[in-house]
Amino acid sequence: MLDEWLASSLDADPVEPREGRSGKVPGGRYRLHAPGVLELLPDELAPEAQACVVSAGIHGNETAPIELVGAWLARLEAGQLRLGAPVLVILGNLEAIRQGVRFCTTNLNRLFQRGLDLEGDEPDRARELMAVVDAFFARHTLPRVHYDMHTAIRDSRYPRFAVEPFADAETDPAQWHGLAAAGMQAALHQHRHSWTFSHYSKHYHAAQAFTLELGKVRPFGENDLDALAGMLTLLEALLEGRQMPSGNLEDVRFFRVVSELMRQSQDFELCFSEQTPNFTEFAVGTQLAHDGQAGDTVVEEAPVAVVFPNAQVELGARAALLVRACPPPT
Ligand SMILES: O=C(O)CCC(=O)N[C@@H](CCC(=O)O)C(=O)O
Ligand SMILES: [Zn+2]
Repeated sequence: MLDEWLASSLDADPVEPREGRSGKVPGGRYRLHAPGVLELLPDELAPEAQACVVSAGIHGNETAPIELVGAWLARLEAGQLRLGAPVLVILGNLEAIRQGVRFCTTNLNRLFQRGLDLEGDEPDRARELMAVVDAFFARHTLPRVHYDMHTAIRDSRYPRFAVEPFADAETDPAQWHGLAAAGMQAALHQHRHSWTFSHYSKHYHAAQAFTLELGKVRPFGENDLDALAGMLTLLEALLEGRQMPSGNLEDVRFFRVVSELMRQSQDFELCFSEQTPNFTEFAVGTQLAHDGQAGDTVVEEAPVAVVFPNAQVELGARAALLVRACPPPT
């Protein structure tokens, strides 16, 4: 049934699985709340149970996390896992997934802000997802966690990395160890509010929340799920309500965002190759961008590395993060 949920949610000619439908899974039951929104409810809470939100497909062409969710749910359905914690599984931008594009009209992952008053399919979906997350965290008074899984457009010096949203809530050190065990090779601390989905859960619900980049954007069927075995193990522990695995922080390089390069005008270009991998470092004095309105961006004071460079973003949106290495959290 869970397999069918994933497939029918993404069907090109969608007959959305009926909301309110429910059924049994090993250790509990499932309930469909909205298209692409499935809740798993355990019969009994395991000792280390947390209220877990796991989302994929917030960008429609980022398929590896969707395949990972499929593998994870298949293991539950086959009885290889037993549900021990409440889990909300979300497939984000269903129409963009069907079309194989990052987004249809506007970037869903910039819309997770209460009071959002934009109109359109992606703003509607953001409001729907904010509401289901609010209701889920209200139903389960447990420690909260949200992993929003993505893949990156570019190659990366660190193909798997975590983005820690900026918010008042402190990140539990156990999370860094868990993410290290899951195979994250780098972690990035955001420096300001970003209105992404993971930021929503951290800012409004004090959840342990991260955007996880799990390799590079590829079409369905072309992803290397073996590289995500550690991530699957972490998701399995969460679903069973077990303690998270614990890895070594020496295996993770930490960075902090120092500034964002914003696209201010049509006349905007990045001054380095489109093929430049994430975390490539640029020396002081290097020109990084030209913008007809904001002028030139040149590296000052100390070298910076570039993450998520994308000159094609909407006007007023982030065209790259500029980051510097920092010590691991203590
Ligand atoms: O590779 C890229 O340029 C984008 C990959 C991606 O979708 N990243 C997320 C990061 C969200 C965050 O900053 O937490 C995004 O841009 O939405
Ligand atoms: Zn993404």
